[in-house]
Amino acid sequence: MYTSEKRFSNSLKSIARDQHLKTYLQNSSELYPLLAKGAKRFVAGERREDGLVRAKEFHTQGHAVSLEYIGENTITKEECVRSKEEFKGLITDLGRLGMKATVSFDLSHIGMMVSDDLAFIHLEELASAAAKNGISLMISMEESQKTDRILSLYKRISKTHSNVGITLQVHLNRTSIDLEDILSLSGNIRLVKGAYQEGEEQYIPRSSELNNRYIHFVTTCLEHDHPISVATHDETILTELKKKDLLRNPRVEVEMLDGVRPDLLRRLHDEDVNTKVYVTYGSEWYLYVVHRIAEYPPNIYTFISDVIEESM
Ligand SMILES: Cc1cc2nc3c(=O)[nH]c(=O)nc-3n(C[C@H](O)[C@H](O)[C@H](O)COP(=O)(O)OP(=O)(O)OC[C@H]3O[C@@H](n4cnc5c(N)ncnc54)[C@H](O)[C@@H]3O)c2cc1C
Repeated sequence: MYTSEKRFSNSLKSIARDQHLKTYLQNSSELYPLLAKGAKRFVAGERREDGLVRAKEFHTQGHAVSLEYIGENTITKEECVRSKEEFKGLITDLGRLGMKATVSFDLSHIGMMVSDDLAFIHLEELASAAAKNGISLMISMEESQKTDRILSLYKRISKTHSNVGITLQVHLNRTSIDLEDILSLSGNIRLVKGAYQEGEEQYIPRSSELNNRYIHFVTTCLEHDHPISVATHDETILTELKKKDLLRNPRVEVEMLDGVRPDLLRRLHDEDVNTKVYVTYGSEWYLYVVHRIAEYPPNIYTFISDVIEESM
């Protein structure tokens, strides 16, 4: 990324956290529908049905699917219960449709902002419902202030449910220790570079050092025969893993976000790599979409064009 793009990216990540701006945009009857048009490239729609339709499309094309009802930092118990119920409905629908999908979520969406106990009760309920329907769950990783609590809840649920996996952010310095710590647990490990802005001393920025670390973590997981989701769009990493003949390992799936590098995912699928698409739906898409633009600033051009063209 150029310096100007890095500045733009960091500013976007900062404003993504601005609750006043978010509330203002979401309550604006003029701006919200306009921005929603630009969000469509990354988000299937606002309703569960939109997510399921999109998921079925990818399923038919031979990709596995992760689905997320977008949201995070839910602060009242009632809202947390509503979110948990939405995920339960999603799990039931996926089971009914016979789709062996993964349901992905932030623990702060289903209770962690109220208490860890509430998050755990909801997590356990979802894990049991998922097990009955042949579905797996994947816990997303949030800002580093929450990492200890998220890992602790993951370890707790792992004692009784092997269908729950965890996301680790390769860019955080602490992750090499966290990875060693959870390798003995059976759940899938999803490796991502990391989307959140962190303090300089806590993380490694995008670089070849970070890419090497990513490859090292993949190798470590496979040495332990651990199932892993290689969640990246970075062609350099994927090419290197291919050269090492690690991509077609049955323990590996390559997972990408819907709307980002579908060409690359299709190519990998044609080369017999297990592929997966991460589909999102819901009205809380603001932070999610801002992150997609921040990690690849040229997306702002596509976003603006989508808004204008759809409005004409
Ligand atoms: C399945 C999945 C789940 C995730 N879950 C989490 C999570 O729980 N917590 C978390 O912090 N982060 C999560 N992320 C986001 C992740 O941390 C990265 O921010 C994101 O994947 C971009 O990093 P990258 O590995 O693709 O590499 P980058 O170095 O960011 O990008 C490499 C190249 O990929 C392409 N690219 C990357 N992003 C985009 C984009 N938005 N649009 C167009 N091209 C792009 C560009 O060509 C870019 O040069 C997840 C990502 C995926 C794929």
